[in-house]
Amino acid sequence: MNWDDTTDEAAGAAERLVGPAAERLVDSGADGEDQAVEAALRPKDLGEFIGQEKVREQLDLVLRAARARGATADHVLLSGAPGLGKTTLSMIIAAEMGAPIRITSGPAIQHAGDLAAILSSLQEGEVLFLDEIHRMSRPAEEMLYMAMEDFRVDVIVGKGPGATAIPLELPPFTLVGATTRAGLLPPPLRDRFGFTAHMEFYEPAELERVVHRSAQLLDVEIDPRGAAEIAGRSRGTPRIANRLLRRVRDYAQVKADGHITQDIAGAALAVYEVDGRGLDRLDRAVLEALLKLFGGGPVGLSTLAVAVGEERETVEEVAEPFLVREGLLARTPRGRVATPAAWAHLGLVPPRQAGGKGQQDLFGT
Ligand SMILES: Nc1ncnc2c1ncn2[C@@H]1O[C@H](COP(=O)(O)OP(=O)(O)OP(=O)(O)O)[C@@H](O)[C@H]1O
Repeated sequence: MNWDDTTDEAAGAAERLVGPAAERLVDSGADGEDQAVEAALRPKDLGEFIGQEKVREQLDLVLRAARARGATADHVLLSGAPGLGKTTLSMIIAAEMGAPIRITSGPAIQHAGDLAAILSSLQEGEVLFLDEIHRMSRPAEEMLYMAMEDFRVDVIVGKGPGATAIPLELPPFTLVGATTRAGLLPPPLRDRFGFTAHMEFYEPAELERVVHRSAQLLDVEIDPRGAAEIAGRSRGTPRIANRLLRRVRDYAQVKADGHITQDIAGAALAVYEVDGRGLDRLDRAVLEALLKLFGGGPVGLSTLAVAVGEERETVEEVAEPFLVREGLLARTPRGRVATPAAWAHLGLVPPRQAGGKGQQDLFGT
């Protein structure tokens, strides 16, 4: 049975969301506290950067070869979810090239003139980090094509028939573009990057190393099981691992002697309602509604959102991507459906399917 006929498409990025989603401990975007602490926790060179082996190996070759030629490195496009280390890598690229870095973002460049001002003030070899490059305005994007390829821009002076294009030579520079959605980049822009890397979510063992490294920098004592406990709840994302570590550190200081063990980490994260698999209150509310109110689905997105008292966009863009990635929820043409793993995770038993098309058909169980 279909509970409503809402069809849906995961559209729009979580970064646009305000309200509860932005305040979650397991949100992968950076909050004010993160920004302050992240500077201290960022790896400074490729050797310190944990995980992403292929990306590191390839980038190392690109940078070494450019250095050996005495040339500016090729333009680099980094794609991947928030908090996986794109900004960190761009800073490493600049450091490895011994070059300064300028940081800006797509939404900050609304007019071609904004971009022309930045480009014309770059020094030779400088790295320009353009975050959320998919959100740049169209005229700026077109100016960027020429700047990337020919190190030149045409500055338009005047309006209408009297307008003239004045060519402006630029020093060679390296553009590092970052995007959460490589598929949204127009092919002419994508094609102008000499090196493109997709950043994957991190394995638990890699996140353990992130936690140990950050704990050392923050002067926090942690044992291996404590680090594993935090890593396992960090949703494959170093930023979340670092944030959970800080909250567990608080708990360890207040409730114990400051040393983080597995029990302390588990108890601290229970206080913050982050469960053993990294699901928080919102994720579990969505799953619980799906299982307990709708028998595991299929149920339409709007109905599910009303049931948990959240906006449709919050459920779709904030909770669902992780639930889908974890194999707990499936988006089917007939609506949202819980997987057998979802029943197991919440310790519930799926109802017997009474003939017809039920979950057994959808999952072959
Ligand atoms: N490979 C890594 N090794 C160690 N720490 C890392 C790694 N990647 C990311 N981090 C840590 O995670 C934090 C977030 O990384 P960063 O800001 O580079 O992510 P991002 O992908 O640029 O996120 P956004 O898309 O939101 O800008 C940084 O403080 C950094 O310390």
